[in-house]
Amino acid sequence: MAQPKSVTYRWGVVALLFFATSINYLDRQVIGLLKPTLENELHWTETDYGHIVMAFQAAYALGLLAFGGIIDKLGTKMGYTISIIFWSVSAVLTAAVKTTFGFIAVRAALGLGESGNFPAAIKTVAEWFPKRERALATGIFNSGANIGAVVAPVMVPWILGVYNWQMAFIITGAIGFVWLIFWRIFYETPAKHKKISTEEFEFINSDTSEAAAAGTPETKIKWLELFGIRQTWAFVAGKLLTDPIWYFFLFWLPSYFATTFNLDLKKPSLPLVLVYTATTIGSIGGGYLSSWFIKRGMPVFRARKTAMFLFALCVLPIFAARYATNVWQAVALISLAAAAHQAWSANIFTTASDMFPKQAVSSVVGIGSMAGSVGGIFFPLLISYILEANKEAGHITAGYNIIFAICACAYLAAWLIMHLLTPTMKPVQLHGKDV
Ligand SMILES: O=C[C@H](O)[C@@H](O)[C@@H](O)[C@H](O)C(=O)O
Repeated sequence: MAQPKSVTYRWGVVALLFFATSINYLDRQVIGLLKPTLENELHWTETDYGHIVMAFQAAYALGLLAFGGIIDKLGTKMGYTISIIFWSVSAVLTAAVKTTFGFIAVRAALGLGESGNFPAAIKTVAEWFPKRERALATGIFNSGANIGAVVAPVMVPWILGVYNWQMAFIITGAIGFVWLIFWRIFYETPAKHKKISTEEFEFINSDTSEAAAAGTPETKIKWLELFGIRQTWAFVAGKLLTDPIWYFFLFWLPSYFATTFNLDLKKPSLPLVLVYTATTIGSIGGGYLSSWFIKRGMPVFRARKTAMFLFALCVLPIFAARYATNVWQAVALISLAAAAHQAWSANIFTTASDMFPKQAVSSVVGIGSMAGSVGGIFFPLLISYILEANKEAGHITAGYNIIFAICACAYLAAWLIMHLLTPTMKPVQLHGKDV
């Protein structure tokens, strides 16, 4: 079916998802930038800070498991509303906290609330886009994560200079409520949306023949039974092995550049800006590629797998970062790998709605992302072990080289496991009964 010519609402919906994801990452990053200030004012030790970070991560992981199912039950409009109110209230409340325990509690609440974002966003994309456009839509909104990560280091020092750390939490946290107004006014699922043209509605549903084969919208899915399906495990394995690498890029690159190339982190840092800008291009380009393959007639599963395989290959050169003789060579290799992660991510997220009917998408994304977050809790333990050991031996850079080697292989390993579990990413059949 041809693209509808009239006003298209679905790209407006993607813009909403993009901003929600940017705000989500902005709210996560604020605390890291305030660390030195808060250490001074509240006399935190490294361990206190470690506990606060862990509280967020653990609650985020647990929340993903719960929120996925909740969003599938309540729908995207209500699910997103609850999630963003929860996380924005928690972010704002951080300003009122005075003890380490208080920080642990509000950061855990933030993690719980924030965990609704990706399951809700991926389900929204599945509701608003036919399969051939979904990866591109996902790539666009997913790039909001990088925007949040780039805006935070600019915005937080500015607020800190003009006001104080409390205002940094209040202002960034309150942005979520502004977003919520737009969401409540403009968002509805396509079936309930009053302004959407018949042309666009038909276009969105132009691949419902596949969806119909997978079950009627009324078909109930038992959450626990998702664990008995291979496709769930394929998604879980893919996220488990690759999300931790993303968290490594987010949280360790600054100190890698500082220790290996003497980068001064107190100044705005061009290498980091370049890496995160590359991830934006990766996310959108990665989603575009598989959508392009599908438009050229490739079956959906082959398009995703081909794209994911190519992106897994693009991570391999990071292995050569050990031979980099100047910072820009390292920036080039790491940017390629980080961009490839986001390109991979736009596609792996989309495989959930390729394989599962819309009413199970949030649950599956929640389960897989939970695995990724748990990996994101344990991988840093391995990273610090490797770095400590090498630091003692006087060559911390050698430690980073080992970690880069792990990054290089993770995506190909994930691809292979996903391939073995579900070679054709066969859509899960419901046949009008529970999975
Ligand atoms: O942009 C984000 C990354 O691609 C993805 O790996 C993460 O979004 C992760 O699933 C999360 O929940 O934060």
